Order: sequence, then C-alpha cells, then structure tokens
Amino acid sequence: MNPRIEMTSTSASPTVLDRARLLAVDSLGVSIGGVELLSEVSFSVDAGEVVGLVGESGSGKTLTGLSLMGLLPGSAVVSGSVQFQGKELLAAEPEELRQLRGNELSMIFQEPRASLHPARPIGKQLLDVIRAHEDVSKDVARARAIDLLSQVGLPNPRRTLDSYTYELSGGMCQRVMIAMALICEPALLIADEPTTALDVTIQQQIISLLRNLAEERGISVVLISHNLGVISDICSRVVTMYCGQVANIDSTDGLLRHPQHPYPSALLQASKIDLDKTDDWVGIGGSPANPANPPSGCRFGPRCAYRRDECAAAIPPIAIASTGALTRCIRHAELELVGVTE
Ligand SMILES: Nc1ncnc2c1ncn2[C@@H]1O[C@H](COP(=O)(O)OP(=O)(O)OP(=O)(O)O)[C@@H](O)[C@H]1O
Repeated sequence: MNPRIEMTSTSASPTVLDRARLLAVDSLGVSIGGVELLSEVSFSVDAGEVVGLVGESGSGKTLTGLSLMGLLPGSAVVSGSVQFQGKELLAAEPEELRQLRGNELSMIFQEPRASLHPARPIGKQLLDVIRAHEDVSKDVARARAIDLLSQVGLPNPRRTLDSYTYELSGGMCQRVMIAMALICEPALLIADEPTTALDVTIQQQIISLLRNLAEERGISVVLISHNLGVISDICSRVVTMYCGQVANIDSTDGLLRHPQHPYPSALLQASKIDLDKTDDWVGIGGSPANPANPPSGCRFGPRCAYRRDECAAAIPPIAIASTGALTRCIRHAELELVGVTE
C-alpha cells in the first residue's frame, strides 16, 4: 500500500523553479496512525549544495528524508509538495518513484551493515545493482564495481568484491553503501546519520568523501546529523527541526555565530561546540515535545528561556530575520541570542 496523498491547494500550484534549484519541499505534512508527525516542513536544496538537517531525536529528520525518497510506510498520509527537478514527487506513480530512486535519488543510512546482505559477497551485491540499472555484461559490471569502490577510497577494491560484510569495518561498509548509491549517479544523496556508528577518524573520512562528491561531481546532499561538528564541516545551510516542524533555516555560519531561534541557540550553548572538533549536541533541559500531543503555539515554548504568553497563542509563522535566516520565533528581532562563543 502506498501512502495516501492529500494535495493542498497552495502547494499544488505550479512553482517557477530556479534553474539551480534541485529540490523544493513546500508545507510537507506526514501523519501516521492519526498523529501529525511532520507539519509545514518547507526547505530547498540547490544543485551541488550540501544542506544539513538537524534536531534532537524524534524531531522528524528521518521521516523527512524518507518522504523525499517516497519510502514512507503505506499507512502514512502525506500532504504538501515535494518538487524534485521540477517534478512533483508526491503525485508520482510508484513505478516513476522507483525509477527516480534508481537513478536520481539515493539514500544511505546509519547502519551500513544492516543495508547489506550478510551472506552474499559485496561484489555480487554491487553487480546485481549495476546490472539492474545498466544492460552490461558481468565483466563490464565487475570493472565498474571495482572503479566505484576505488572512487570511494577502498584501498583494495578487488579483494573487497570477494569480501562479506563481517570481514569489513563499519567505515568500509559505509563506503560500499556510498559506492552503491553512486551506481546511478544520483543528483541528490540523502545521508541519514552516515557517520554516527563510526569512530571519529573514520567519520571525518566519510564526511570528506561526501564533500568531494558534492564539490567534484555536483551531487547535492541532504545530511541528517546530530553532530554539529560534522554539519559545520560540510554543510552550507542548516535546517533545524523541532517536533515535526522546521524551527529555523540559516547559513551554517549564521546559525553558529548569530542564531535567530532560541532552540538552536540553546543547543549550541549546551554543546560547548568546538568547531575544530566533531562534538555532538549534548542536549538541553527538558524533554522534546511529543508530536502526538504538541504544546499550543510555539512547540519549543515550554523549554524556551525567552517564552512569553503570546508564544502559546498560535504556531509562529516562519519569518525572515534581518540576517536572512528563516525563523519560527515571534521574538527573534528583539532577542540577542548567543551562538558559538570563540
Ligand atoms: N512508522 C512510524 N509510525 C509511527 N510513528 C513514527 C514512525 N516513524 C517515525 N515515527 C515517529 O515520528 C517522529 C519523528 O521520527 P523520526 O525518526 O523522523 O525522528 P528523527 O528526528 O529522525 O530522530 P532520530 O534522530 O532519533 O532518528 C517520532 O516521534 C517517531 O516516534
């Protein structure tokens, strides 16, 4: 069963897309089991751009990624608009989506081992995918697999082809997954916590691999991560999510130095981030709001040090701050929020 699509009248209207704009998400909403897990999610990604998607656990990052891939559970009810290369994905037929996933869109996940078959050599798995996409002989596919594995920096691609996942480290498995994602030469790669399961040195190698893919091959990346060090290393813009909504969108530099929303500011303060290291957000006081029972008005309100009564009156609309950031805070103009202190 495919997710049910409810097109909203505003978002279904044609949008003139910038030539460089690859993805435009407009008022995306996702409900599962009657609970609105994503609402009013809007952001865009340009060609060759690396955009970070950050927020605490349960804020809706993975659901957003899965929505872009058309991989939501069949029980999901989806609304809004997701335009990719000018095409409305939410109205696409399942076969069309499968084609797009096979060619233009790829996603990699936190646990690369879980995405690979434990009892089949890596080479066979790669060859299967290559030959599903390209009508080529086994020998040509094998040569392509070796080339892909060396492109992602695996030192001995021939040996890797004959290896099983248990013989490879987590970092090597993630490189194999990235190689697999590159088979179709995607325009957009969604990387969901791709380094979380890896140790710090390997994290940095995978991140520089993703950066090279964006810089040298023009592949756009949506990087989902808890790790602000990783985000600041590679992303030009950051979408901060809270309780199924976008709280803030800013350039990475703007977010780190002059945040325009109390939520990312609090996260930055709590993390005591050192931009030269890959520190995690350590979390802030209180528990994240539950999308099944969200607070009225601003969803971050109950945890916000700057809360006023009017914050609970209505969900704040997204406003443009003087810095150019987009923020869902009615008080942004009067607050002097602190980012990373140097
Ligand atoms: N299939 C599902 N059915 C019901 N609820 C779901 C489903 N998938 C996700 N959720 C809920 O949707 C919300 C957002 O989940 P999501 O996985 O997108 O968060 P996240 O920001 O990616 O968190 P994490 O960093 O822990 O992966 C959570 O409250 C989660 O429990």
